[in-house]
Amino acid sequence: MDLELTLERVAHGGHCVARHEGRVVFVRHGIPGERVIARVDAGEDTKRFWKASVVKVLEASPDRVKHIWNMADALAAEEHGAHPVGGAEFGHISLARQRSLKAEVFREQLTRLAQTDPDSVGFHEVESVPVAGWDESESAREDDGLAWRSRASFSVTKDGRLAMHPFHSNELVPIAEMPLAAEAINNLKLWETDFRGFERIEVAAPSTGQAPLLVLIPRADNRTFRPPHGEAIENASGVVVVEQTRGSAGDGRGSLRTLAGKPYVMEQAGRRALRVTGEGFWQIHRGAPRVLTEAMLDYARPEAGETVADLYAGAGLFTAALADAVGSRGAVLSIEGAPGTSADAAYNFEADSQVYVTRGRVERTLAYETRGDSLDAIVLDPPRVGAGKQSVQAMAQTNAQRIAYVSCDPASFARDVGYFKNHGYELRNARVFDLYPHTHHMEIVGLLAKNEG
Ligand SMILES: C[S@@+](CC[C@H](N)C(=O)[O-])C[C@H]1O[C@@H](n2cnc3c(N)ncnc32)[C@H](O)[C@@H]1O
Repeated sequence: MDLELTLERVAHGGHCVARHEGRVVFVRHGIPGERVIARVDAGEDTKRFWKASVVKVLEASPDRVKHIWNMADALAAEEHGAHPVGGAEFGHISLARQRSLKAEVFREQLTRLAQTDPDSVGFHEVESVPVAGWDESESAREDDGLAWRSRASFSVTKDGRLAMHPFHSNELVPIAEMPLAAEAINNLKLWETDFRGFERIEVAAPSTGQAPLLVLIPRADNRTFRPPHGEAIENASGVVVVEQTRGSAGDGRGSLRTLAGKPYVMEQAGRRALRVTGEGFWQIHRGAPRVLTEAMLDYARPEAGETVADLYAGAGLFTAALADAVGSRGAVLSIEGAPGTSADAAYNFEADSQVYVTRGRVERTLAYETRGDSLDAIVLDPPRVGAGKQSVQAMAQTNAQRIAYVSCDPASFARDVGYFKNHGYELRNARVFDLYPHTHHMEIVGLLAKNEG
């Protein structure tokens, strides 16, 4: 069903809110203020709200621009009777407006879910981040929102072609470029390789300039794949296959079989190089490690000799900076849940006597490891779902004076700020970074501190 709609404000998730006969319709691929024809996904009468996608623009916003990627352009796809691929759903909006829309979403979530005034925490705007590694000598590319992804994930069609999914769809669309991915990823020309027998291909292009690592996830119904070959395979620094042992493939519990080269990449964290194996987590935007570490240090203010914790620590990006700041007289408790990534963290800090790396879920492990002792500061960087009530309670029980909260979701961040409030903490400062240009996502760094008195 196609509807003629006027798009109102932007909502969490990047959709614009519109109304049709009293029902709310969440519309993607639009811009607030536009008049559009939108196609409703399902449109059942029983649903309180519908979801729809713009197929024609009747009155365009002055912020509408030519989409950065034809394959992800909803209007171009409609002309060809196809569906746009996901992953660049803001690509039709000028970068400045993308950032102001993200700022609106952050403001709304913080006000509604945390009863906190964004102005009172010094929030003004969503900040752009240069696409560059840690090295001062590397000049950043122009601010066009492209080539920032140091990590990319692709699906594979039954006949072995590199592909992506349209938004919320099982369909697969073969692709031959990914403009948001770093040049090193596009230069591999993965679309020329026959990946028959595989379900997913993950690529990691490390900031150290080393060639990318390929992580191949076989199809569940095909354990007898033939190793792929060709230029992309030869040019990768390593090729590994995730062999499922338990759980689902790719949840960090599968074992890795190395087909070529090394099963890990080395990533830069300040003066250190950290090992990240297979699908292990690393910040996606090329400029993220540096900008987030600096913002985190500014809020957590770790001092020599202090005892601090890095929660949801990954391979140890923030653990590295904290270890250097507290020095050999201090202590860093580094907690990470995924077995492979935690093993990387253990390896990365083997020589740092002040760092204690432990594997476990923060919800239980933090209370167990601190056993009622206090901490000076905490850094947390949970996945999109946020920390949740139990982890916030465990953090509050450490009596930490300063908590630097790094988050990739404004809703779970604001919800957790509410939980922290119940334990006497207040959000003092917040910055929001545009670490995912041309998508609706954003990255937040907040400072929570104990209320005095
Ligand atoms: C957003 S990443 C942050 C990693 C790290 N701070 C960095 O910047 O590289 C979140 C990490 O939390 C881990 N994780 C997810 N849920 C967890 C939990 N309940 N307890 C501990 N770690 C968890 C994931 O495996 C992932 O490595």
